[in-house]
Amino acid sequence: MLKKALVTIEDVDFSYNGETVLSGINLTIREHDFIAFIGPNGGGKSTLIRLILGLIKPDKGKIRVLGERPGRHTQALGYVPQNVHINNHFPITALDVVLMGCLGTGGHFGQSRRTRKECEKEALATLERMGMAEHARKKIGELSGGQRQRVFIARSLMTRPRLLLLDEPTASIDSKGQRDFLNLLETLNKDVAIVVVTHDLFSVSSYVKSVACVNHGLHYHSEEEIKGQMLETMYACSVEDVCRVQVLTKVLPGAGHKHAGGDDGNS
Ligand SMILES: Nc1ncnc2c1ncn2[C@@H]1O[C@H](COP(=O)(O)OP(=O)(O)OP(=O)(O)O)[C@@H](O)[C@H]1O
Repeated sequence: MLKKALVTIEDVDFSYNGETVLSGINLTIREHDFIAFIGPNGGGKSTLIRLILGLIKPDKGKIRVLGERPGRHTQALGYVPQNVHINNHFPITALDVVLMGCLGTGGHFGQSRRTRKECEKEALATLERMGMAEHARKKIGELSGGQRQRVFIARSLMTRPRLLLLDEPTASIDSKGQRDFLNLLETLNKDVAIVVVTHDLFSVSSYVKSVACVNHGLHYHSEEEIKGQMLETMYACSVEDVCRVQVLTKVLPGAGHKHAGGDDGNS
């Protein structure tokens, strides 16, 4: 049986100042999905994330988040942007950053209906879940790029989202750190659907369940295709410059011609 749809995108076009960036986009993100958005620079990956968040509106087509217009269910979506700039000298601890995720629009801790004490308990538990318990009281500027990334994800988890949107979360992490981080995401994925924007399909391919190649249009590859039949369609959407096709040939043998789509609404 198909899992519940969290986000549906139907025939969406989007342009900045009259310049088309995305065209004819169809995608359904379901509970427990773990999708990689891949594609070349400027292909429209971050724009697609912004559309899902409701930060920008499509020129044409329909987007629904839990059945409603984007922006209605802000708590259901956890978002960590591509570059989180933070002043290294700002006197704020990792725990303080995570606690910010508890702040509701109706006042301090109001929307979440949790007291500060309850929030602090949950923030500490979330940091522990992210392998960051020992760093909770450290200043955010004292943490490494990878550790900070975990703190920002912990913050986004404080609203108990159904879907996490992570824009290039592994960009500043070394390969060992990336594996640990992806293992962590795999664990989180038991409770929350995840979209991860990445240029490194090779690193994520054994973790994600499907791949959406975003290059003005969108090609969707299901779990079965990642295991064997996606190279041809990857060439079709011109991502060979960002995907290590030589390496993928070894990891993902048996490239074929099948395009995904059909009954799950993705194409
Ligand atoms: N605010 C903006 N105003 C005008 N054009 C924009 C804006 N943001 C992005 N663009 C353009 O839209 C296109 C898609 O950008 P987007 O950031 O979505 O791509 P991306 O796939 O995330 O790229 P990258 O992999 O380099 O991060 C690019 O041509 C970019 O220059």
